[in-house]
Amino acid sequence: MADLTTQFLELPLKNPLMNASGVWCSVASQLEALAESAAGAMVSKSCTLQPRDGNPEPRYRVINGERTFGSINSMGLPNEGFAYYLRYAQRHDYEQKPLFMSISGLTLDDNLTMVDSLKDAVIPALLEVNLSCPNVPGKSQIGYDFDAMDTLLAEVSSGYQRPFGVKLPPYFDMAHFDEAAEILNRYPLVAFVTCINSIGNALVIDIDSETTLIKPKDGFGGLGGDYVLPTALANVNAFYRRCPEKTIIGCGGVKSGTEAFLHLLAGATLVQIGTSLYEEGPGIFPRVLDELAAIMDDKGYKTIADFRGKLKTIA
Ligand SMILES: O=C1NC(=O)NC(C(=O)O)N1
Repeated sequence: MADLTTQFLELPLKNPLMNASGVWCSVASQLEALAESAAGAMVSKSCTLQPRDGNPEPRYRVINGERTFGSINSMGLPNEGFAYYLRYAQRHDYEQKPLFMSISGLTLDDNLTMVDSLKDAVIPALLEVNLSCPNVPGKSQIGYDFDAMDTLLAEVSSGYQRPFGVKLPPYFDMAHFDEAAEILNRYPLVAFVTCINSIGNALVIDIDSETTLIKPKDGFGGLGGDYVLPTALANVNAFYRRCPEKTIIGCGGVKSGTEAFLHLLAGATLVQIGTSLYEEGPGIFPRVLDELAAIMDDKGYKTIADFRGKLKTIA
């Protein structure tokens, strides 16, 4: 039987699966359900310094044809505010599983204020700085502004003085992979990179009503699910190749053991589940783990180390 245990920054984990930030992690009851679930780790909703209502509804929709192809969302960072998630992080049982805390400050100062408070809290929560929310009207994604990303990483590194990670938007150009990786590699405290956030500003239209599916931003929102898997795998592998000192967390298009296996093969150490977790709930974790173990058994892999990052290319 395949061994699904793994490590993340020397932390032992029961398995490589976790939620994607924003899904099943906005309030304490959801966080407690994740803590009790079969997930190997978990992350809280990207928070802002103050609580936010987020964008008007409808702001999340699955995209269905003869089956569900994915999701579109423009939540707009609805969250209970940093202090709420810090309080949860202070009572989390870290022996049960690692907890990541995601922050997405509306300004550099807000990010630095949250980073300082998290540092002063002296808890083993892992910091994931979200550089890629596409849904706050009027705010562009820091991950697409390389100067702003450089400045933020410099400021967080000097303020936090401990290993942390970043949640990146998808990139679609080799020069952008190169430039983003070159910036990340200047910051040794950036210990992990989570690829990808949703593919921003897609537009899904209902043909019967001739109307957008979601309300905010004239229907423009972040795409998740099957649609984003090839882009997610490309970003995982691009940063795996370019940032050998850093750990990659894969996110995007995971709905079964197959996609989890592909993310690991492409170089991910952990694998996050978003859209499918939103639709299926935390019961997805044991299902995907069983499917992953079956694939490993079929292929004769005993541990994740036997195949992780060993994607073959055609000579
Ligand atoms: O970073 C984010 N990515 C998304 O796709 N949606 C959420 C949000 O809108 O809050 N944030």
